Amino acid sequence: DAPRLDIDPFSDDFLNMPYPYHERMREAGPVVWLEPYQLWGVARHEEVRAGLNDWENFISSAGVGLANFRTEKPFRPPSLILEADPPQHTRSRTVLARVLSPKMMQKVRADFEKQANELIDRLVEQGEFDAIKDLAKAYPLKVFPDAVGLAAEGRDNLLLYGDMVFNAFGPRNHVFLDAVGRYEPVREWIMNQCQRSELSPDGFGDLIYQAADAGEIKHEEATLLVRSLLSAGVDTTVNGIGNAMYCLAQFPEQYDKLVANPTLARQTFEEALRFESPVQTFFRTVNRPIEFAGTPMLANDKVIFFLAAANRDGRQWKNPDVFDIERKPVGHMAFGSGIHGCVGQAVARMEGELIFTAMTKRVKRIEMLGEPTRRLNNTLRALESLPVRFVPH
Ligand code: HEM
Ligand SMILES: CC(C)Cc1ccc(C(=O)O)cc1
Repeated sequence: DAPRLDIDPFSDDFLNMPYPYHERMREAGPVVWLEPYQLWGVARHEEVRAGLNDWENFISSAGVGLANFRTEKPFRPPSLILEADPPQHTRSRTVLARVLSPKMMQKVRADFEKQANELIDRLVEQGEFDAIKDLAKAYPLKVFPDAVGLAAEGRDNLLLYGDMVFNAFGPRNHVFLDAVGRYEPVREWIMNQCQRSELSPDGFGDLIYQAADAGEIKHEEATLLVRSLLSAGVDTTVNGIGNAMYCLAQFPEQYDKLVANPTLARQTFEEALRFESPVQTFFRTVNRPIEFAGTPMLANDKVIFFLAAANRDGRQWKNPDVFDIERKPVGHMAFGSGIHGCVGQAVARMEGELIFTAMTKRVKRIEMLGEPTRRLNNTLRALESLPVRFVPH
């Protein structure tokens, strides 16, 4: 039945440059069998969307990484939303969807905008800087923990934690082992930050505890849901913004279009999410014997969905390998799809929109001062550094 490929999606070669492998998998068929890890791979847009929308056959409670929680110990207590199925998932999702709703975004938009303008002003002053360290990390690490209600100290720990969380979805390869050494000291710090006493009143974190006060969830569940915010809310947007900067620096004619029409800022961020997806992959576990896209699958089989491959599938997109900010990338898979589709997308989109709007008003051109360096991660497409210069208007 499905074509068998000798592709390791967690090799350094794949993580450094996934696109030729994506093409091979898409061309081989709607479902492929990946020999090195003995799992199903789905790389075409239509089947990625169909699989993610089918939460009853492709479940999350056995883990959304390589590990099957039914047979092996998770590296941390499972998430009550990401690694849960209905009905547990539904209660968690209802609470987080309210806390992260577009309506709630209006309440924090002015703060996010002020921080974006001040950061870009400083970077224009500075002239030359590292777009990852000084921009892509700096902005989310300021605005999101502020909105959650975290103390100001120690926030760099959120980057160490995120790197760990996203590596842990993959195999115990060198990428994971390098990260796990850095993670030990922050594990305790993260859980302390999720305690209600550490969270400022009426921030996103405290609002989750208020849902527990109202009896929607238990108080110990609130603690884990705050952990979800800290797990998913930083390293994702850091790389969303970082990868978008890389796209705009590589294709200056696209940046010129954005300067000519700043209302394209939101769409530019969206196209960058399609073209260079921060979250490249994640998994589901087959719940019962099924046939998917003509392929028989057994209960407990693991399926890896290649979001980034779906986002460059020529069956879905014209000129998929072109970064075009005038494209409306509706239906991209960067935020997933279905009941687990990103519950934080309003936050992510607002951060992207505000940063690139602030930039276009002050910056005439972004010049790359050297080649970027990559941070290998089992799930994230991430840059370590990107030296640039802002040329002001
Ligand atoms: C560019 C930034 C982001 C990207 C690319 C992204 C991507 C994703 C994807 C692909 C999923 C689906 C996971 C699955 O189906 O198993 C997801 C789920 C989730 N995201 Fe995001 N995300 C981003 C930002 C955020 C932010 C800022 C937050 C928090 C404020 C957040 C919180 C979550 C949570 C809690 C889930 C689990 C939802 C569920 O399982 O129902 N994400 N995200
Ligand atoms: C792309 C997703 C896998 C990001 C993510 C990570 C962690 C959590 C959690 O609930 O801890 C939720 C979402």
